[in-house]
Amino acid sequence: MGTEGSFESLLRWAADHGISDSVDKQSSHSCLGRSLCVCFFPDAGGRGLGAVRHLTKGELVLKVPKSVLLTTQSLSLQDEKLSMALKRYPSLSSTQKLTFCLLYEIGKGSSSWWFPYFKHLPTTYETLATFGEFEKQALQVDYALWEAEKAASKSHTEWRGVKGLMEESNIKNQLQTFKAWLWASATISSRALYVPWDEAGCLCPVGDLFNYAAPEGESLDIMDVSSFSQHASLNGNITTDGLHKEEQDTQRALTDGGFEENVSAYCFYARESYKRGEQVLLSYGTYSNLELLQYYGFLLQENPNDRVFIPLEHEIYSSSSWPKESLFIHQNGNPSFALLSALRLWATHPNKRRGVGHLAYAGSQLSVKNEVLVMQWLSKNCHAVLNNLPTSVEEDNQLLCNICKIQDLQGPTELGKMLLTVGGEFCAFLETYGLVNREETELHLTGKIKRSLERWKLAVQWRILYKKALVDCTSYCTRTTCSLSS
Ligand SMILES: C[S@@+](CC[C@H](N)C(=O)[O-])C[C@H]1O[C@@H](n2cnc3c(N)ncnc32)[C@H](O)[C@@H]1O
Repeated sequence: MGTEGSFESLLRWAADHGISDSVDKQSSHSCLGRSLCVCFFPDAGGRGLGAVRHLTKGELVLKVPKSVLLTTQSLSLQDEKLSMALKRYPSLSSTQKLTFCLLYEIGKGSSSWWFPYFKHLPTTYETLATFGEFEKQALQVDYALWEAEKAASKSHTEWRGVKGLMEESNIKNQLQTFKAWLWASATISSRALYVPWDEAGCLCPVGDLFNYAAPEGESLDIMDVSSFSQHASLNGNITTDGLHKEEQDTQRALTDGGFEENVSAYCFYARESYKRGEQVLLSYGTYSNLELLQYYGFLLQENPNDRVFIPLEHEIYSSSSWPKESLFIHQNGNPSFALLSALRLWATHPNKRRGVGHLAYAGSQLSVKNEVLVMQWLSKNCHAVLNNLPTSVEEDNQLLCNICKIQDLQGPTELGKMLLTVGGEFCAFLETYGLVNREETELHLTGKIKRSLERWKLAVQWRILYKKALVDCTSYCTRTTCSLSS
């Protein structure tokens, strides 16, 4: 069941340094085997951790001592030169520091204490910041494109801010490039865990092999904590600045692991009971699909916390006090609590809004006429958005199917045949990657093209889910209107 063979050196190193999946004393050849093992789950995150026996909900399944956590602090304590260099750049953000520290430490090669851990880090990522122009455009929806632009330009600005420090520290030229920076920031973004002493979090060997499951239970809707917080790290959208006490408690309840001062270790607990062989998952926090793409480079076909947005007129925002981020449509097509409430108020005459405000904010319908107006407006606008997008859900599904087929192709002959049959957006892709008018012998998918196909696929999957939510929202509106008129 496990794929531990290639991990042997990492798991031995981890055991030697006190990482353990058991409360009993562990044999020294592996830190796993009593509760967990490394496995491959093709449909849910690839490499991950599986249960080697029945695990009971709430049970401690992995413990990683503080001494093994890679943080800016732990690296600086080991390396006086690094510590002095960082002091000369006090204005860098904690994430810039940790990203730099990771590259600096990797530059030490096999003499780094963390070398056995580094060897198993992914070589590429699919986070939004890594999307090229073609893949960004494939998202089609303005605000998603905007997020992708922002992510890339933020990475660029952060990299420029660290250039001086990189040059002074004499790290290898190839580790000073933007490409290396993107890799390191995606490593931090997708793998760092929250620690209370550093906003950037920590890298946690073995603990970062848990794949993600969205927090179960009701989607928090109005109290959706992720819209109040910034991404800081895995296992909790942890920047809690500005959160009220209740919101912080809600956040904590969403997590199933954390750093524990009393044992000075990162402890992970089973979020539910697992049968032997099942994948043990961790909730990193509450994320929409666009956020999952942005920080982690994947999305969920079924995400109870997904939120899709449509353009709203200024008057809709101004007629209520709901924050913009709360006015969204759920993945199942239902408008959010706040969106319904805001639309009900907006559809009320301005002179009458004060009088019915308490009802609207409590989530009540204001009148049949008002509700019908709201449904008509919502349905009309979902249709308008869908009609303005360049392709339909059906076309996107066909495209996705073709991308998957191309990803599965074996040789240039098959690829040549396939390329003759596909059209539309594929032509643009082929042109972007210079695959047009090639001799068959030259037709092969390079690593770069394969990575682009993967990102393109994610963009198409994202826009399909976006469009499906709007289609379902129009059905919701029709159903509601019908039930009101009957
Ligand atoms: C903390 S790592 C988890 C271990 C990772 N699979 C590995 O091989 O190292 C987080 C990354 O795993 C992948 N991942 C985690 N959960 C996933 C899921 N439910 N579906 C798809 N990919 C997932 C994403 O690439 C994400 O950035």
